[in-house]
Amino acid sequence: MNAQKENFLLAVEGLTVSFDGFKAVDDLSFYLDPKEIRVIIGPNGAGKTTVLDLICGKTRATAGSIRFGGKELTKMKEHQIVHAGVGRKFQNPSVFEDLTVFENLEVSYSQGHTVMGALAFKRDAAVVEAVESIAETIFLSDQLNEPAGLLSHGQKQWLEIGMLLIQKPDLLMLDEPVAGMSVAERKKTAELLRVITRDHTVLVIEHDMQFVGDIADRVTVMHQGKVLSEGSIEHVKQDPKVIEVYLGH
Ligand SMILES: Nc1ncnc2c1ncn2[C@@H]1O[C@H](COP(=O)(O)OP(=O)(O)OP(=O)(O)O)[C@@H](O)[C@H]1O
Repeated sequence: MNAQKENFLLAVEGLTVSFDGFKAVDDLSFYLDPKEIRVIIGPNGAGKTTVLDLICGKTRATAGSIRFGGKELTKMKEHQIVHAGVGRKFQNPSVFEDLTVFENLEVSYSQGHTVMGALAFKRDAAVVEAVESIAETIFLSDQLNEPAGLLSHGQKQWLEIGMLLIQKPDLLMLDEPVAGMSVAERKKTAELLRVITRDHTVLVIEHDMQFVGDIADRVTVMHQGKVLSEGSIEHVKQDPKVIEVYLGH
């Protein structure tokens, strides 16, 4: 194995999954650098969501490897992968509507930490500090005591990102984070992702090309389970193969 490849945060190599003989992901390889923000784009059915399902252990690979910080994820269970530092947000927000913003973040914090009774007081102070800091990052400082059910769709998306962030994952995976958001909310989400990548690597699936251009370091274009093109947004936008199967439609 190429020694240089050990510097990647995530190395996906030869990844394949067959559903009844249909290869949804087919010999796929890509590499993420630490603190990079990568966007996967591609037509419907290209296999984008399945890639995230494979990385987080929801779907088992038929072949190939996913190495993350020296660990082989294809052999691990979902909760072990979360514990190893991979956070995944699905397309629809799944916050606890009856709990306040504070409580939603608090619950997530406790999931990411070992509870030690003897340190209860210190832990409480640490929780409050972590919750307040994350709330500020996700633009929800003024809503801390509101039930999450009263938030706008966009604010719920941010809260769910915050619920992942508070568990301090090294890799954050987001499936269409700006779907259903207003233009103003999309701009703020781009801002949020730029702040997040100071400390985390982010892998995003997105269709909104304006948003992709605003956030991506590099773009991977998928088609029929394979990488069709990869590079800067300018590079992939001008690639005739990408125009033919995706952008030209
Ligand atoms: N569990 C499964 N069993 C059978 N087929 C599946 C399964 N999961 C995904 N597929 C198929 O694999 C293909 C890729 O699906 P996937 O959802 O990954 O595409 P996508 O690129 O995310 O598309 P979209 O942009 O529409 O979300 C599709 O044809 C889908 O029907």
